[in-house]
Amino acid sequence: MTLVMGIDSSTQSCKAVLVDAADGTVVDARSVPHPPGTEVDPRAWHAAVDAATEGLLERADAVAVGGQQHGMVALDEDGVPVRDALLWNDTRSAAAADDLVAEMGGPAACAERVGSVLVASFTVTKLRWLRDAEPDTAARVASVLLPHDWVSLRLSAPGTDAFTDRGDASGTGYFDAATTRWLPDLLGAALGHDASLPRLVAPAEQAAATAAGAPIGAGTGDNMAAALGLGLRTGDVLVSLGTSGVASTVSATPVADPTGVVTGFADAAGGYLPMVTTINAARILDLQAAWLGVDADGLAELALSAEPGAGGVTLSPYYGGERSPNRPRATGTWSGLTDATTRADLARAAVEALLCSAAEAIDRLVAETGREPRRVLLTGGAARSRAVRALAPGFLGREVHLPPLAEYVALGAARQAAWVLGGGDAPPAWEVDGAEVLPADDALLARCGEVRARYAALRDATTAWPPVPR
Ligand SMILES: Nc1ncnc2c1ncn2[C@@H]1O[C@H](COP(=O)(O)OP(=O)(O)O)[C@@H](O)[C@H]1O
Ligand SMILES: O=C(CO)[C@@H](O)[C@H](O)COP(=O)(O)O
Repeated sequence: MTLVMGIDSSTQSCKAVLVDAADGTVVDARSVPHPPGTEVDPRAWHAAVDAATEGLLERADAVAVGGQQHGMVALDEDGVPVRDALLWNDTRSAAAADDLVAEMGGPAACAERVGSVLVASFTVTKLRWLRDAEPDTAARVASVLLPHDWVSLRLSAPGTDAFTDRGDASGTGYFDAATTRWLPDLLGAALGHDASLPRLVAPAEQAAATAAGAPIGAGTGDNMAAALGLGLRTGDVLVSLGTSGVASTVSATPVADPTGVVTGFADAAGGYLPMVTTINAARILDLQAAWLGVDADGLAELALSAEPGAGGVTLSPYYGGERSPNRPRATGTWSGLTDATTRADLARAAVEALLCSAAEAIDRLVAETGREPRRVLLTGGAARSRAVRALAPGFLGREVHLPPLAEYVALGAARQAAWVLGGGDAPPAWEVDGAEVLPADDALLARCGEVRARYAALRDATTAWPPVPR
């Protein structure tokens, strides 16, 4: 049996899967946690990938890595990190993002140039922040990698030069997503001097080899890998509720949304991945469970025991600041609390807030692409919640497909590795069978409409969305 390995080096953990290259059947899997926080020593990701792949890597005939997008891994001339990496959900570079967008001629010009309007998540804004806040450290930066590039190097034979792919590169802010070319002048303008960039590797190209000689693929961003892992087709909308909340769809053509709500990423297969991302998703439920002193199942049980609408309690869940809408300094806001509010209402309001946020992400994606979804698929850690599953069709306003529980980012990376081995114009046809279909429910939908209106009113009371362009 030919075996391929896929890695998901995501925000909260590193997951490795070893699969049959013929059909994607998982033969072994492992997960190792990452340190918490939005600023992390990237060497911790090396330790995690070492632990996740120990005893598995040597069984793989090819490997590829999917990783959390955007993170700034800045290295000195010896390839040593100059400081901790700043992650996609670190909002300290919000003012730098505004400055860079202005320097590029405004949001529309920025979207035309790189495919997206820069917000604090983008790597380039973190470089500008570094230049201004830590100039001595910035002066030592000789090269800049993304998290997946850095993890790929760990698996590569010593002496390998850094490499990346079009999908992850399109989240840097110094890459033209439409034409898939680096824009080193934008990096230099942000950092204050030039720095070297990883070699761009094509979707099915071998980028490097492990010390044992197994081919390594280009890897990609975690959302691009998820699209590969699920075999997303035109018209599918993937809603992923992991650390981030994401609504994404594959597209043959690039987008350039001047409002900045939809980011116009490239994908890992030669196309594009328009996407709306929120900073706050699964952790809304983690925090709520911790406050209520229950585990994830306990929170779901409590939420399902409350009346729809949570007794009038509404949560605007921007605990970590927010990016969609772009409100990096926002905080969480509760409204409607009374002396009749119960623990169950609080649990329910947290689940409803997560799903309202996901529903708004779908709406914005549909408005920008002009395409009503053919299927909505739901994945990510929080999709394991019974409450999220039960309420999703009502809030998302459609039937919802739940693919079997699996690590689709790691599987997508494995599929890329199998593509490198097998060659050809398209990745191997692995089927994702057995999705559960949750039917749309008109009664639930009507009640969710009221909750969504309350959620939007609370959001607008503190943070207005940019208008949908017409
Ligand atoms: N049954 C569950 N109910 C709610 N949240 C869950 C459940 N299982 C896992 N999660 C949450 O999902 C998140 C991890 O999801 P994952 O998609 O792996 O994130 P990431 O890829 O961003 O690291 C964690 O915040 C975790 O607490
Ligand atoms: O910033 C984005 C997308 O633009 C995030 O989706 C990150 O890619 C992190 O992903 P998860 O760890 O939540 O999967």
